[in-house]
Amino acid sequence: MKQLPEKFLSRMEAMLGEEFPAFLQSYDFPRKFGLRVNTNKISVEEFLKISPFHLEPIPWIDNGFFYDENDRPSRHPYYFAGLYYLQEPSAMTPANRFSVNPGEYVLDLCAAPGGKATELGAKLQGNGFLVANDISNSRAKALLRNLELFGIKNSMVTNETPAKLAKYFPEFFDKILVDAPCSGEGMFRKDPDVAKTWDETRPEFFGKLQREIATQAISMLKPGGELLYSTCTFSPIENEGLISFILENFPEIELLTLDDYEGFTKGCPDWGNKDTRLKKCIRIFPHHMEGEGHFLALMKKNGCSVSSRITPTTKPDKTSKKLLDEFFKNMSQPLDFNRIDIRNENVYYLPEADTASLKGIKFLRNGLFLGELKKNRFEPSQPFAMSLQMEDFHNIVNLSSSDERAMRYLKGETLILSEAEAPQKGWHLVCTDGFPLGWGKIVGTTLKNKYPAGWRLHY
Ligand SMILES: C[S@@+](CC[C@H](N)C(=O)[O-])C[C@H]1O[C@@H](n2cnc3c(N)ncnc32)[C@H](O)[C@@H]1O
Repeated sequence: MKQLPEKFLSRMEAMLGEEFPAFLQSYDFPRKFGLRVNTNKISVEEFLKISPFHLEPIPWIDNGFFYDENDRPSRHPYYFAGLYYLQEPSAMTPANRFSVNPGEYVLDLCAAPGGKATELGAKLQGNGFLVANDISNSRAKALLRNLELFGIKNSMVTNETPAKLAKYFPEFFDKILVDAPCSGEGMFRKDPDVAKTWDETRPEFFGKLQREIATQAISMLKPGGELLYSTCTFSPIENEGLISFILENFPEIELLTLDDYEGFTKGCPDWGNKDTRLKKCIRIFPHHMEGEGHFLALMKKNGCSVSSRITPTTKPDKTSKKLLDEFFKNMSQPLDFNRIDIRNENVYYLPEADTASLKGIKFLRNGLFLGELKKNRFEPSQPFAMSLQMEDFHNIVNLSSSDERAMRYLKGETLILSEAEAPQKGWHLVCTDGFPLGWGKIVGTTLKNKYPAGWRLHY
């Protein structure tokens, strides 16, 4: 059995009573690996037709599958086409159970590295606005990369404290996910190092932090909006205790019922302030289902909804417009020039939301980075390629995922094409089995590789 902190075990024994032996035994079972299909790019049915992996449905997640670790899906071209995210199965639950609809304004307040933000973004299907925030700059960079890989274009990645964000977004969002920093007790099996750094003061420390974060989140939620709070820990103070704090201090907040699954366990009122409404929370225990420990609570802010909608942004000048037109004539869908924003030669496609008043906020990205204006030309970006469907661009090089050139492209190599594959010169969208991987430029029958250095494979 894995080495687990004694004080953690004695508290769990007191919490679980006769279930404790089964809970302990679950640490002898291997962890499960999960793959979640990016429905922003492909339907589950279509993905299953082309998937080369051994997959088994995760029964409580409609687009989630257990995979066999030996299949190594992180090394397949489809991973680089952003067709899926690899995520521990329980960790898929909060974004899965959160009803997010196209057109809504959504905040993921503690979002890095993006396991849940990628799913929330996929649910928006290109309509609405996702703000994905993390307080850590290095983690926010990983978050940006994952959202780019997923092709989420209507998003903003910020690197702020919740208090600062709250100043900019009062009662702004329809949906807010707080996947809170926590003592991580649910991750001891998946990641034994978390157990090594745990001590009994951690739940108290995180409980205080979570109360601050939740308070700011509630202030950013529109009346009528919904808040989903989740952790990957078992400690009462960070779960039912935190929800008790919210119910006691924010009378406008109501607890809602989450879509059930037979393996879920109801929240326990005795682990909070004894309010029976706490039964609406969900606990995931590893001895009841094939996933690590988690906690979820869905809440609604009562009151009337106010609108906070769109205003136009700055427009490109004549020269830039000409260069952009030159490139975008190869797109099947015209761009909305009202949403183009140019900063220091960098061209962005802004989300359909009023972000004009956000001066002073620290963000890594606002909207989709389309590319750079160079002297006499426009160079498209990698995130732009990832946001496209193959049909969106006229000039295509489509390589089979079993063609060794697909992996060579991902390593940054120049490729030689047949004449039939290279009827046109210039910018081409390089795809694998119809899914964009990045850009290349054809000269004769040579494909110059434009896959960015920082994205390339090194094995
Ligand atoms: C549980 S992790 C989030 C995981 C992420 N939602 C996912 O699914 O990939 C919690 C995150 O909260 C961030 N964090 C820590 N303190 C914070 C604070 N005071 N405000 C906002 N975020 C914070 C951490 O940097 C960390 O990335």
